[in-house]
Amino acid sequence: MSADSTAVEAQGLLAFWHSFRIPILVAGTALLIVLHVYHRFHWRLRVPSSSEPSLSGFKAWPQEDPEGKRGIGVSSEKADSGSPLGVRITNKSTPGPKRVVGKQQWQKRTDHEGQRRDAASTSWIKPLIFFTSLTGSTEKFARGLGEELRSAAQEQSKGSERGGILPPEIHDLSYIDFDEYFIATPPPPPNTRHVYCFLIPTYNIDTIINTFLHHLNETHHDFRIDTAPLSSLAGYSVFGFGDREGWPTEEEGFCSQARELDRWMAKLTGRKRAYPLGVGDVKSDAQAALKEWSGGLLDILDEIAVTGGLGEGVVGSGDPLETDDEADDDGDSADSKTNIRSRGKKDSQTVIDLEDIQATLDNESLSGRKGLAPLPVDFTTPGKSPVQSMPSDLKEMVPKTSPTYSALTKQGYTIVGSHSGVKICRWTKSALRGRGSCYKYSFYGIRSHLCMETTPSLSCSNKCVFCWRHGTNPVGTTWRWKVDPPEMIFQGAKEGHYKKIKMLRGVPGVRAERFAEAMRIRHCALSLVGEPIFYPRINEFVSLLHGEGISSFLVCNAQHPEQLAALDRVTQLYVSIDASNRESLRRIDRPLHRDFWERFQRCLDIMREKRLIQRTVFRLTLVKGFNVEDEAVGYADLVEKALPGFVEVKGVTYCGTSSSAGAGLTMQNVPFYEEVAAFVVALGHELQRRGLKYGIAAEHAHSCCILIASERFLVNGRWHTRIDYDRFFELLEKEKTDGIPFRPEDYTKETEPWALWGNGGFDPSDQRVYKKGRNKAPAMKTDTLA
Ligand SMILES: Cc1cc2nc3c(=O)[nH]c(=O)nc-3n(C[C@H](O)[C@H](O)[C@H](O)COP(=O)(O)O)c2cc1C
Ligand code: SF4
Repeated sequence: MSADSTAVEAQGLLAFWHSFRIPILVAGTALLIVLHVYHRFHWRLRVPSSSEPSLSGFKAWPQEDPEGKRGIGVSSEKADSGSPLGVRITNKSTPGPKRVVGKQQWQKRTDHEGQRRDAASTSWIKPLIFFTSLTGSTEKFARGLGEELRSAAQEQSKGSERGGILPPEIHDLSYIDFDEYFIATPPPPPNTRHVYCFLIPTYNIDTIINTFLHHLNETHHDFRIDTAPLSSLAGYSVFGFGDREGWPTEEEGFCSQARELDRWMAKLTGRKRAYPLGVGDVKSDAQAALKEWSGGLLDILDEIAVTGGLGEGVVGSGDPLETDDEADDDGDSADSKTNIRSRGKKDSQTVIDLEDIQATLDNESLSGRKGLAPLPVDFTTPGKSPVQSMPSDLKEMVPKTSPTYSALTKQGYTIVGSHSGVKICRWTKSALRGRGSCYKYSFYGIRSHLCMETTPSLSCSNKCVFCWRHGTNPVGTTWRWKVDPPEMIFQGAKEGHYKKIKMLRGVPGVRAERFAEAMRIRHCALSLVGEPIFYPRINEFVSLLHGEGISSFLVCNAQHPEQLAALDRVTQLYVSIDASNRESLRRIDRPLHRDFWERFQRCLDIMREKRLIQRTVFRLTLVKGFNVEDEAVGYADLVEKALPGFVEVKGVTYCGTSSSAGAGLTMQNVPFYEEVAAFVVALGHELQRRGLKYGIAAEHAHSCCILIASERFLVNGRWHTRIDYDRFFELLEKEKTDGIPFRPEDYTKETEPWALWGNGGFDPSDQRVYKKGRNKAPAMKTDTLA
């Protein structure tokens, strides 16, 4: 092709473009718009399948939630009872969020995982009817209720194999062992839960009902037992009989014991009141009222069988939202709160300890004592006689009219004078029944039914997270209250103790000979609550104990070095060692003293000096997550510093109070015995590594407690951790009269073989009572020291 012909073609094309360029441009633009629109529309319509990877990296929207847990799905007209929310979810696949339509149905309880699990698997309800009757009318009603429930059970068993009500059991409270039903619940048959039904008359005289209520009270307040040990029940309900002729109103005592029972059961079950308390006047409406109550109860039993729970938010459901006064009954409102409120603080919710208003009081005192607050007495200053320097118009620490007084008495304390307390310990009752003493029997030979637990000072300078005093005690760093004479405290404590022992005589299983022995106190544990050496006349008090041949175990919190140094000889002296370092101690003990760590260290120095004249003990309370992990080395440092005769290591007991919960303490913080044992072994190895002569001597697996002892108490290869009490008093007398001092090694006794490390620590002459369904295998030691 020539150059001329190419030029002609180009000219032709150019002429064509000039002639048709506008239609070409319009058509091209239109085509582009069509393509763009098509593209966008196509993507909108496209729904990726679940298996197809999406470009954006998100997974495709699920078509169906197999567990029905997510609130997604297409609406349907009919609710599906298989779904927890009563929601039916169809298979229709639709892009975008699904809508939920359906009505809320009876829900399975969701507040506790355990309960939800129970609900899923439980379909049978077994009612246990408890009654007591003196003149026979309540028994008649109880049998009638039994018949009613039995026929309901029969009726149901015709139609259903999936669950329902089982025939009831009837128990007369006068003939059963309370421990079997009211410390823990008896194990139910498979897929079954118990409901406790009570028919209870009221008597204003001493009957088995008093013993029963006292038992519930004790169980609830015992720091060794969960505060709600009956929470595995599906529910409970109480019906009371009374006589309106003699006791016309509630205030005048109509059905008062049924009311009290209802309150205790609410606490012990974690508020599982299945149906509200019913009451009937035996001379008028009892029959009709009972019929109405049993009808309602039957409905609820049905519902529990179907839904597995009591339902949420309904009256009497036992839901935590229920607004009765049971929480307050625990006395969680310390008097310090009341004091603050009465002092006109704006924020009534603020909890401020007495200590925190110390500055205010001090100022007022200095400026003419305007507020009439008592002068704080610094009895910590050595050389001063605190008693003499105290003003005479001081206030009482726990006046009878104070909320603290009623809170403590409700918890079972007998308040002695204005600042002391005494309480019967659970082990005392256990020993009276021949069911075993506390760990102090295994380690030191203290028989629990001969032991009085008391304190001459309900006040303390710490707010330990695991304290079981329910936040009811006054706290402070200085004594600024009226001081009761030691003779009066001693007398009052003994009277209170003996009175409580006497109340136990009707308890099933109490051994006559032990009951007689218990009427002579042989030991005193100055450890109840508060800080015994806070009491300015503690030495006189201890000397009164010794004067009557009562041995003294005194536990202090290592915060009052001067008082500790000034303390006369006791049979065994303890310091609580709740942590191995400053930060842990601050977190656990929540001390009020700013120089708590320095005070703590000084107390250890004093313990080191005292170890040569008396038995000294470190008491370690292990709280998982607070003071266990990696702290064995730290504890070994403390042992090395004070060289105590003994180190008692104990797992914390969860008391379930709001104060412990507020400190972040839960059941998860309670170590298993194996964990305590592993810690003890680690600590023992660390002590040996440092050349300190200690060994693991004894154990009381029953209460999760193990004893490390100095080899000063290892005689001819045998542990001598027990105390020869007769010898102690002999030596004490000699010391007093002739001035001959003695050493801890002078009053020891050989440890019983059953108490030695590895043997469990339960006295074979006592009767070991296992709760039904609990593991009977003795706890195994995990290791031994070489
Ligand atoms: C000595 C005595 C004291 C009583 N005290 C009260 C009372 O404080 N409050 C009350 O509501 N009923 C009281 N009652 C009435 C009984 O609770 C009532 O009669 C009941 O139904 C007795 O039941 P029982 O016979 O099955 O044991 C008392 C009855 C007696 C005999
Ligand atoms: S030593 Fe303590 S636990 Fe043991 S019986 Fe005495 S008060 Fe109770």
